[in-house]
Amino acid sequence: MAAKVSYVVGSNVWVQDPEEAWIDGEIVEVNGKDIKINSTSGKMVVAKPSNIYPMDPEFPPSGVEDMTRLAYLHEPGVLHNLKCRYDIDEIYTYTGSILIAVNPFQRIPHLYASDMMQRYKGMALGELSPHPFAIADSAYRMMINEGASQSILVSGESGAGKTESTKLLMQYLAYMGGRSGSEGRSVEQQVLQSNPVLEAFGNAKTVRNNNSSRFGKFVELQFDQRGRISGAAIRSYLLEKSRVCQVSDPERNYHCFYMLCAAPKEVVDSYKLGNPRSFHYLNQSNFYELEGLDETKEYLETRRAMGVVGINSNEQDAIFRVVAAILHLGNIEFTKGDEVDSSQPKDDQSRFHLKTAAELLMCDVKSLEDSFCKRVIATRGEAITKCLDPNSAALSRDALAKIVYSKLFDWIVNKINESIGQDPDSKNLIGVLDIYGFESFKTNSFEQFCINLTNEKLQQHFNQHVFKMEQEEYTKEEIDWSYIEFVDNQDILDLVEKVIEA
Ligand SMILES: Nc1ncnc2c1ncn2[C@@H]1O[C@H](COP(=O)(O)OP(=O)(O)OP(=O)(O)O)[C@@H](O)[C@H]1O
Repeated sequence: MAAKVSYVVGSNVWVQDPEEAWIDGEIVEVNGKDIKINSTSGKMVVAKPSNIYPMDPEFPPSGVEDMTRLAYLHEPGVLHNLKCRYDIDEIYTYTGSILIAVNPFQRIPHLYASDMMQRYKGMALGELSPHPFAIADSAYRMMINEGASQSILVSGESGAGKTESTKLLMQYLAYMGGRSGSEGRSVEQQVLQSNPVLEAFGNAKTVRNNNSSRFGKFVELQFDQRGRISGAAIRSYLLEKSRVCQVSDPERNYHCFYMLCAAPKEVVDSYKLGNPRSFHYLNQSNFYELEGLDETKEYLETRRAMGVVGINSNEQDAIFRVVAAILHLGNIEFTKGDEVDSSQPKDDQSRFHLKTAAELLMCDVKSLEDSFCKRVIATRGEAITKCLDPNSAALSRDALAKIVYSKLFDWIVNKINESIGQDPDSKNLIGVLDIYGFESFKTNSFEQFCINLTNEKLQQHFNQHVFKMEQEEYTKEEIDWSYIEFVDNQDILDLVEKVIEA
């Protein structure tokens, strides 16, 4: 809770530097509303009281595990605590029952040692160091003890580490709810192996993250009377379709395209593929390889994981046939046709890609060409066919590639769900929500707008539960407390949602 402070000469404080960073120092002079601070780096700063925050003189050098124990809960205090812990490889910190994870961008082996799940089993939150396993354990125990379904919300901006945290949560829940000694395709193994499959088709390299999820995911684990996983359902939201045909430096298209181009030679030959640099949907950006990633191995691993989640070999071939077809579609270029404002494939190369795409999609080549170069307008009683110019034909081609890819993704999610199976008699559920993180680029598309709006909605849900409802409860119970300031984004939501409603 925030404590009342007075600014006196000699006390240590945080002050916001004009460059937006927080610096610490000692108050050396108080002149009305101007406070002079000598920072530890030797810089003299004059600031107003509203920009100055008190520092806890008893703050331990390695920080505190739970930030509710901070003498002053303010932005510089929170950031300083997270930094102190991060410096000693402690990337997890609690704020009450909320776990904050700071992305280390490197493996920290001691955090995920083989005995770690065993250690967290049945331990109350806070007894051991903060960890996603503790959060998952707490949700699991609450479900068992109170007989109530639980949900875990994973939130943060793009690249913050949500997907990695989600995987750890699911790993722990699979450990707790798994059947010991079960082999083959158990529900929990299928749930865990759904991750590499969905990442292959729904993740891509972005400016912020080499493995950015370009879809939202809600995993619902179903448990029986005895607390064992009896079924699961994966729901996906809003796959970013535009990426299929449009990639800008230094990003990449979805991983599956690159891994297929690096598949064993007989596979690549059978789909008439080759170097990713020769495909329009991949070569709009100069990024092809990801550091430390062997695409051939990824291809084989993805196929293995597909097998575990119940996608058989024929279905796997069909999936990759569609992926290959999309690459060929992207290489069909159009030129002016014989009639006014009409179009046709540009040359033999384009005709080759058109024919290959038709073969792979198992459709008639002429019908495929017509679907790009012509538009059928249905009027009452008759259908009028209109020719399209080369630009419009290319747009139709891209539209087809996007819709086919998004249907393929939905099909994969459905197939995984069918294969894992639902338990209609399940007693309780634990849901884990992992959505794409907040993004802000120089130019933001409509998809970024939707992603960010979703994040604002989640932030409001968080505000509701963590601040508004808690504080209302304190007021109702007449508990002596001091109000915690927080940025309420309800206005932003009202603005956007009311406009959408209108
Ligand atoms: N706990 C961790 N330990 C080691 N590396 C991590 C950890 N968390 C994240 N990373 C690294 O950071 C990268 C980005 O993390 P992640 O994909 O989980 O971010 P995200 O928040 O899900 O991003 P997006 O919203 O873009 O999908 C990971 O690919 C991994 O390299």
